[in-house]
Amino acid sequence: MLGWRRHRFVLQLYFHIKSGLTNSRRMAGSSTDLKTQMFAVEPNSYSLSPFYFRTYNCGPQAPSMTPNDWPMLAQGRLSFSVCITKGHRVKTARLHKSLGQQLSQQLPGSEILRLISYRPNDLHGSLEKGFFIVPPLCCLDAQRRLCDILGEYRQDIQLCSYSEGEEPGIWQYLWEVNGEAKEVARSPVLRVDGPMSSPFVDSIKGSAVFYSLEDACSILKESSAFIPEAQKVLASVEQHRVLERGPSPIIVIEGLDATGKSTLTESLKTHLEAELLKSPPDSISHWRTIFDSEPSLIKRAYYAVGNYIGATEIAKKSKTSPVIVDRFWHSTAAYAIATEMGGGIHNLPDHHHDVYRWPEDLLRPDLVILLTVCDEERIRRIRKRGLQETKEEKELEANSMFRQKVEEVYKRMEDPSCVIIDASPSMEMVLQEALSVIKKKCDI
Ligand SMILES: Nc1ncnc2c1ncn2[C@@H]1O[C@H](COP(=O)(O)OP(=O)(O)O)[C@@H](O)[C@H]1O
Ligand SMILES: Nc1ccn([C@@H]2O[C@H](COP(=O)(O)OP(=O)(O)O)[C@@H](O)[C@H]2O)c(=O)n1
Repeated sequence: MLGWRRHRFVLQLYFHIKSGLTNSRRMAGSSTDLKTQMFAVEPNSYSLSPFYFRTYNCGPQAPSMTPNDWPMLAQGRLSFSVCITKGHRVKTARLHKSLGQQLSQQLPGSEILRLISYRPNDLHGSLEKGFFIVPPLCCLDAQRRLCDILGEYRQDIQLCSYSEGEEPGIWQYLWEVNGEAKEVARSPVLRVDGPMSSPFVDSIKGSAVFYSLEDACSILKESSAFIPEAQKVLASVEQHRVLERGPSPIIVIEGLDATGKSTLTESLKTHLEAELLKSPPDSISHWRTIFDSEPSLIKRAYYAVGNYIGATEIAKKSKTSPVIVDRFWHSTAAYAIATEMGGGIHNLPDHHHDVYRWPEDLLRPDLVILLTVCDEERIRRIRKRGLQETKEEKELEANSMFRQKVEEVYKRMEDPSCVIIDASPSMEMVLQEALSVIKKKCDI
């Protein structure tokens, strides 16, 4: 137990290390050429920022790092990176998910951190996802255990270890995993400052948030070989031709689980004699559990496409009556961005970043209302309702920071942005407030 606490402390130290300490060494690293392979690791803690490192060729000016720069390697310790090498993106995403699950199950006590490797001049072309693994101090056979797990993935992974070398500095050792691990290359590594534009943000565009129907459909097409339901969802897109919308207002109600969306949408339906629709629509919502268990690439593509399928029905109904929609694009984007971006709120893309924009080809509602309630009240409502929660909703309940991140992303969404309503008062008061906002913003 003591060892584990100490290990966490060392790891925190590693993330917190002040740039002043390493400035002279980092200077050499900050002239990173754009073709260099960079590594970025996301800490598990919400208060910390990602750290970056790269390999370099030895030379007379080569700076040398010590465990003061990488304190997690103090006392002769080892850490590891495993990257899934680039390939068919759906297959790669599924491998990444199953490897992540195996690592957490079979290396108890290890820190399993998210890692990406990329070249700054070609982020999307070179991006590989993986894990940075820090075994506990007491685990002496970590490499052997890791190799046992990696055996079945050996064609698709790149395994590296990090430690102090015989020569000065911290070294990266590249291993070939084939029954047992064989060292095939080594190079010194250097911690560097993070780039201006976070590669984690850039990597979610097109892999967790899709800004066109075509992009999202292409993932489902590629998934069809593994998931028959993906083909059925695509067939549903084809049945739904995009229609011109009608003159009646389209109002979306958003918010975390149990903020009162269903309650409010039902009341609005009655008061406004409106049609009530939801996203994903009924025609594909019975496949949700299948897609929810897939990697985010596939799961988010399913929800994104669901919005487009739903949009056809919304457009059609708006010809004859107001339409109330229970969750739409903002939900799809907010949950995806909050899940994919590690760390706390400070790690989210800045306000006005283009990840918060509405897809050009998706029907735009006239008004989006975001319901908010404090954590305690929301959890009281979940317990009172007692319905089955999705895995993600359970995580939301357990993890207040994640909840805050989702809500913060909702608030940063633009064009249309959300009108926030405090949903803590009684149902009647929330309804009256919503009706007043609708009256002000929509022609009703
Ligand atoms: N304004 C409110 N005050 C108290 N309880 C509410 C209020 N609005 C909804 N509830 C209750 O909270 C629970 C969750 O509401 P629900 O409408 O199902 O939320 P959501 O659709 O956002 O998940 C339900 O049991 C509902 O009766
Ligand atoms: N338009 C939508 C709707 C839901 N979702 C996903 O579905 C989850 C919530 O759906 P839900 O049906 O459990 O929510 P409630 O309507 O129960 O509040 C979110 O966590 C999102 O991941 C989405 O991505 N896009």
